[in-house]
Amino acid sequence: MMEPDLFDIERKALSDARRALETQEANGHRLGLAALIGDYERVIREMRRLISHADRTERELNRANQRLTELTQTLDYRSRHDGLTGLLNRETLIGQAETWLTTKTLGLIIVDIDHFKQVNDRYGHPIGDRILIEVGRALLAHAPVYGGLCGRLGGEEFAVIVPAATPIALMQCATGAAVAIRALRHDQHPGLRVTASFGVALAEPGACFDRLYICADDALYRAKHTGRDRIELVADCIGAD
Ligand SMILES: Nc1nc2c(ncn2[C@@H]2O[C@H](COP(=O)(O)OP(=O)(O)OP(=O)(O)O)[C@@H](O)[C@H]2O)c(=O)[nH]1
Repeated sequence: MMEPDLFDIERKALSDARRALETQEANGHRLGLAALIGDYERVIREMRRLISHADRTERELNRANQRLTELTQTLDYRSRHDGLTGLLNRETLIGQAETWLTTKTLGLIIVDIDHFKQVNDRYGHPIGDRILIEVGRALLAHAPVYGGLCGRLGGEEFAVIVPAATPIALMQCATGAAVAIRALRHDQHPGLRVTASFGVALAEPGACFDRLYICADDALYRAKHTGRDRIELVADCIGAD
């Protein structure tokens, strides 16, 4: 036997009520029962209104939920990336470097654009920003080839981290990026030339990341002070403490 649906029950209840009304009409009680039927119909109308309101609310909640998920993803992306270049930001890159270094040999390349202040002063900040984006792209074109990640440490300073790296692979990666940076050109400023200096160092699994960073930074300092547009490699691999 089929289950009666909601409307069958309503219809039966109303026809019962109407029959009772006719019986009561004969007995002079019409008004009381008619009011009851009216109430019943109002309750049904209200139920329908509430159901459609609940459907609308559910759809709105689903939309709000979807928007919240998108916002969370956007916030998560922004918290991990540099707003200008789209590369990983300093915290994310260093966090990943520290994680890798617990179990793997890690190569670190610090890249600093040469005389970047002059680029800003001569060509303006928006062109400086353009150069930062293009240097980021040049690094991004090379780091993944060696299984590395790149990020912007801040200002005109970038870094590439390469797990399980060898000195040869690190030097190849840095050389490829240096060539790409040297080749950058700007249509409106044909005289604009960009170079960068590189400090490269390698550490054994379990070594302290801060020591690796200091060594690569020292190498960068030497590259800057021996003429710029150069790559300086720290010869010894930094050992675990
Ligand atoms: N356009 C632009 N400039 C920036 C940004 N962040 C930092 N800078 C500029 O980068 C320049 C860095 O200058 P310095 O630290 O003197 O270094 P440099 O001129 O590159 O000189 P060397 O590193 O010694 O070769 C400063 O002029 C900063 O204003 C940025 O997001 N956009």
